[in-house]
Amino acid sequence: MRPSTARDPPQTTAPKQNPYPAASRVLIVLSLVLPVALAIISISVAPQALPHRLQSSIIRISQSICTSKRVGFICTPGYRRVIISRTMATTSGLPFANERRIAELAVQRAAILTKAVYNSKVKGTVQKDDKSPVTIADFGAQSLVFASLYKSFPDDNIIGEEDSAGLRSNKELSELVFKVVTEAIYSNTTGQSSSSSSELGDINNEAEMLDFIDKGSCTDSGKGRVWVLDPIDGTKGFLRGGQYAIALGLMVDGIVQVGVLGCPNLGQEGGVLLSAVKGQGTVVRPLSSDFSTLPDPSRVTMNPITSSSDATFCEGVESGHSNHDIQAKIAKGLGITKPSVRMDSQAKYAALALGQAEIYLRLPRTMDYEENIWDHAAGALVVEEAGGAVFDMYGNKLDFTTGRSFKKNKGVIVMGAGIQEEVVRVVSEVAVEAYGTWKSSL
Ligand SMILES: Nc1ncnc2c1ncn2[C@@H]1O[C@H](COP(=O)(O)O)[C@@H](O)[C@H]1OP(=O)(O)O
Repeated sequence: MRPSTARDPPQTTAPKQNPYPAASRVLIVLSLVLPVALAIISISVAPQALPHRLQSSIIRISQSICTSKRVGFICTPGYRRVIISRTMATTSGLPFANERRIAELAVQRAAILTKAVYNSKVKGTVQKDDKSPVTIADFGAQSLVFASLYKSFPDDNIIGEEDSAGLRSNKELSELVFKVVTEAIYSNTTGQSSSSSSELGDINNEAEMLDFIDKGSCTDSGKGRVWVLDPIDGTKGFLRGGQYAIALGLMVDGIVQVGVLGCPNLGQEGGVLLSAVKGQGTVVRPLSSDFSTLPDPSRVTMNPITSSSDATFCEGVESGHSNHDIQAKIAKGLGITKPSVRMDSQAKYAALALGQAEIYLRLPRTMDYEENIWDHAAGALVVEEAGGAVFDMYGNKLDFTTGRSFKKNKGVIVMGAGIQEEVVRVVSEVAVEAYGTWKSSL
């Protein structure tokens, strides 16, 4: 062995062995960096390739950052709006984004028509076979919405409340409907006459209008893509000067995926337009009187109450449409002391989503009445996506697969998530006591 010299390096202890070999270290770094890099690339390049839930979360997070009192103060309101609409635009590849937009525009154009008739003396009211009223606005709105759906989604099926039989046997009424339809297609707040038809579909003559009205005769609600429309929900409210709604939903295999409610007499001057997509939340915007633009949206969530006794409860105005006595008994059982808010149409669903009430009760007058699916499809999704829950009076989920009306449900109850258990329990107890148990024959 060579003796050590002054030039030899000093003796040190042996260097510590790194517990991770080089290959493992590369793997660890990659496993930390890669997901982040991939997420950034996917969000900016191909958001539509992200899983549905992740896309929704991105929208939710960015919206809540922008609207949060703690963080949102760093942006001006204008900049916040830009961030929200950019996130929405970046994620416009979200499922049903196009369906939602076309449905919103179609309902908005129909609302322009219904508002014109609402403000006019001539409403062309006639009675249907079931003795309920229908007006030129019901027919006109249905034809406009169906023209829009046909233009963008020609292969989809449609269920609509009205048909054209009453118009085909009444030429004068039919001409009146075509007049308001034409005015709505050419209405424009900018003062210039321009047609809304390029994207939303045109109606060139009366015969075409009647054919569009009849496109809503589908009877099978459980298979494939089916749109569901109530062109004026709450026609009695519309005629009385109360609330009414244009309600449009899209179901896929019997599950409501898109819901849009136009409520011209709710909230602000000119009304509000609410829309929801399953798993993506509910938003509200003003109803524009310009058919081509959708004003900026804001997210809505129901009031987070945890005790039913704090709830404001709402019900229909018409005592023939739901049992006010039994509903009052339920409210008492829940400890509610405030009087009910009475309101026509699916505007009640909208009011709950907007935090104006927390419970909506609709118990039948007689057990033979079957609720029509167009009276609930859009509203139910709007409430569920705002954080609420919808059941029948026995606590069952609504089943939209049974054709044009509910065959497996009786009555409808709507509430916030925090009071769901209590409301379902009290309503079911009262329902069994008042109506007995009920089993669908299906
Ligand atoms: N006997 C009834 N029970 C429950 N709802 C009814 C009854 N008759 C009509 N309706 C529906 O009530 C809806 C209005 O609800 P509200 O009273 O909450 O404003 C109308 O669209 C109408 O449905 P439709 O016109 O589809 O037959």
